[in-house]
Amino acid sequence: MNAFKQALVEGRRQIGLWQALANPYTAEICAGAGFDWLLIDGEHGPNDLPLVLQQLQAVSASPTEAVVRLPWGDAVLIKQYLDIGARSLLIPMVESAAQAASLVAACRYPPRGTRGVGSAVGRASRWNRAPNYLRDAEQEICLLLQIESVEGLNACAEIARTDGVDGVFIGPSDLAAALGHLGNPGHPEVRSAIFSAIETIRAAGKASGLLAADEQFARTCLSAGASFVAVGTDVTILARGSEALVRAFRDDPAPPADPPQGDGIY
Ligand SMILES: O=C(O)C(=O)C[C@H](O)[C@@H](O)CO
Repeated sequence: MNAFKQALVEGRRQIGLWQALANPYTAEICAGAGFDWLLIDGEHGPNDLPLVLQQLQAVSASPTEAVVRLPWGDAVLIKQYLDIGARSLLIPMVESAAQAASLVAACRYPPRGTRGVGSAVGRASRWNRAPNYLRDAEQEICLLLQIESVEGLNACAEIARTDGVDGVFIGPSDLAAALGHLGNPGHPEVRSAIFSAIETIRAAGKASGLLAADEQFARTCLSAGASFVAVGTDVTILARGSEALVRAFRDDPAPPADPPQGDGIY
C-alpha cells in the first residue's frame, strides 16, 4: 500500500524534503532523517532515469515515500519512471483539465488508460515477483500535478477535480515569476494566490502541497490546509550550512550584507 497516498486521502499532514543533489548516497542519508516523503527532483536537479533509479533503491530501505518529479508531463517519461518503480509522481507546469486527464491516462493501463505494459522487465513489478502488479498498480500510484502559471492557477479547480489526480502542488517560484515577481515568492500577491489555490484544492476534495523552506510560511500553509509540504532542500542544507561554518571561523564573522541571491524561496 502507498502509505503516503493514503495519508493524503485521509487528510494527514506529510512533511517532506526536496532532493536536488541527484545522489543516492545523500538520498539515503535524508531518507533516514524521518521525513514522510522525499522529492527526487528530475526537473531542476541534474537527474536522469538511471540516477533516479539509484535514489529510489537507496530510499526504499526506509518508510519514507520517494516522490519523483518528472522533467515534464510526458506519457513516455511517465511510463519509464513508473516502470523503474516510482509510484508517486509530481508533474510540473500543468495548465488545464485536459492535460490533467491525459496525465492520469498515462498512469493507467488499458482500458482505463494508455500506459504501455512492460512489467515483466520492470522494477515496478519486481520483475513479476509481484504477481498482481498489473491489477494493483493503479491504486498504488499517487499522481500529483503542479500548478505554477497563470493558466494553471485559473484552471486549478478543474485540474484538482480531475478523476485520478491525488493532489495539486503549487510552485511558488514559477508562480512568482508568472505573476511578475521573479525571485520573490514572498510577495503578497504570490502568497495570496497560494492561499487561494490551497482553498480551491481543498474545496475540490484533494490534497494540496508546496515547497516552503521558510519555517513560518510552511507552518502558515499547513494551517491553511496544505497537507504535503516540503520544508527544505538538501542543496540548501549543504550550501547555507557550509557557508555558515566558514563564517564561524573567519576573522570577520559578520554575515554577508546581502543574502545569497536565488529564486527567493531560501
Ligand atoms: O516553482 C516552484 O516553486 C517549484 O517548482 C518548487 C521549487 O521551487 C523547486 O522548483 C526548486 O526550486
